[in-house]
Amino acid sequence: MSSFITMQLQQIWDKTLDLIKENSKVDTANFSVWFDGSQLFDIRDDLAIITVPYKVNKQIISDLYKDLIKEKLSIVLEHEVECQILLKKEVDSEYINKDALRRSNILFEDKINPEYTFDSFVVGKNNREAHAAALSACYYPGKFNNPLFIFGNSGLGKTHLLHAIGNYIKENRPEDKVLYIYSEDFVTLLIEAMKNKNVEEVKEKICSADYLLIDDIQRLKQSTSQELFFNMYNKLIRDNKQIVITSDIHPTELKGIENRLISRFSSGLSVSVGSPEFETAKAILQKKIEGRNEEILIEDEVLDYLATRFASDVRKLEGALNELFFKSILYNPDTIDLKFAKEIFKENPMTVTNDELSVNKIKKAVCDFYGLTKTQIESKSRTKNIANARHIAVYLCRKHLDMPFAKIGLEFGNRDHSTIMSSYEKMVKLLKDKEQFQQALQQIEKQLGIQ
Ligand SMILES: Nc1ncnc2c1ncn2[C@@H]1O[C@H](COP(=O)(O)OP(=O)(O)OP(=O)(O)O)[C@@H](O)[C@H]1O
Repeated sequence: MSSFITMQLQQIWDKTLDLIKENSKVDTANFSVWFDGSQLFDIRDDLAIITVPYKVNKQIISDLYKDLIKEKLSIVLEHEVECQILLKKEVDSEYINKDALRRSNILFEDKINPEYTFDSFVVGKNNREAHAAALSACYYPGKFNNPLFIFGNSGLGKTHLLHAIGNYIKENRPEDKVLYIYSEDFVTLLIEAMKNKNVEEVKEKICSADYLLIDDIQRLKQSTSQELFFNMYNKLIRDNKQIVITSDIHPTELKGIENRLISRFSSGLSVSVGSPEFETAKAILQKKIEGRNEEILIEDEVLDYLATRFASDVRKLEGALNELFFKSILYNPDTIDLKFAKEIFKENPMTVTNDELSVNKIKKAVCDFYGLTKTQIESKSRTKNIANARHIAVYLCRKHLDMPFAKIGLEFGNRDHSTIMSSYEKMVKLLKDKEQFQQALQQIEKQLGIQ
């Protein structure tokens, strides 16, 4: 950006800040805290980009002052503009990576989030395999594990890993073309291409990618898109280009996706991500705090509290941390201690989903019936009594909660989906052949209030 333009932007921003300060609703002490170091970075297509130094400024300005900025900036510019508040490092990284971006960007708009890297990803028991497989896709593209299929429940880091691959390639092999695309955007893109009669051109662009990173493939429902995707997929694999796909379920359980695609997805490597156990959840919190670069003290037992309470979904874990920081800015305690945290979350129900609640109920009813503990039915034990109890619990989860096998697997000691599928099939057979299991099932269902 030329210095002339920078100067103009500075003048526009100074005028805007003066107008904001004149607003009677703005408290001058707060004003300098939140606006110090802010800049009008750029104005593109009626979108003003304002940069701030810290996450906390970004959050407060976005929540409390964005409309006011928009109003005053529009007055200064004498035309209506929208505005976006970004961290300085967010735009810097965009500009630093400009060259690499230009190359990979030839395809489509770059949507790789610079914050989702391998460095910012915490590895634990729940995601070790997926992390290793993602790295291997970076080191040996198209050689092994093609496609790499990462599956697991929502909010557990699949997208993060996909972006981490993209960021790794952009940094280490900027000459490689990376295409990250969300499945629904892919469908829209192809529909647009059909309308504009440039399908061939779009196909050619996609097929020129060295890495195709497709997020949430379960959303690729549209059949014409599947046909086109099938052709491109085959070409990319033939050319040894790396494909990485994420989904909320194992490929064999995808619904509404053609069998020939499913069978191709299963031909590479499928790895799951599960919920983090306590230590990993705590390490994730620590990593997120590090990334915030703020000086608010948070006591260790608060992290224990959050890690115990919100670990089933990392997105919720992160949301809880953000809420805590946000409230601490509003209420200004000396440190964030357990009392403060409990007060903040007292209105929130425990973040166990209905599914988990029901899974827990099923586990409890089965354990009560067989006189076992929850740890025993989740264990790897093959003792007949324990294995039968596990089969029946798996069967009930499938029958009454309609849960995918992979998801049930995560609830029963992180077993893979094929083990759970055979457990389910075993129970179906036992129920057909043996009366004792029919009776056990009836009683457990009665206990659960299912008639
Ligand atoms: N192991 C981890 N280390 C650090 N951050 C993590 C980890 N796992 C998840 N996260 C964070 O949790 C949030 C949700 O993760 P992400 O978007 O990757 O989930 P997802 O599995 O793709 O969910 P969905 O299926 O809903 O798209 C992100 O902010 C991500 O950075």
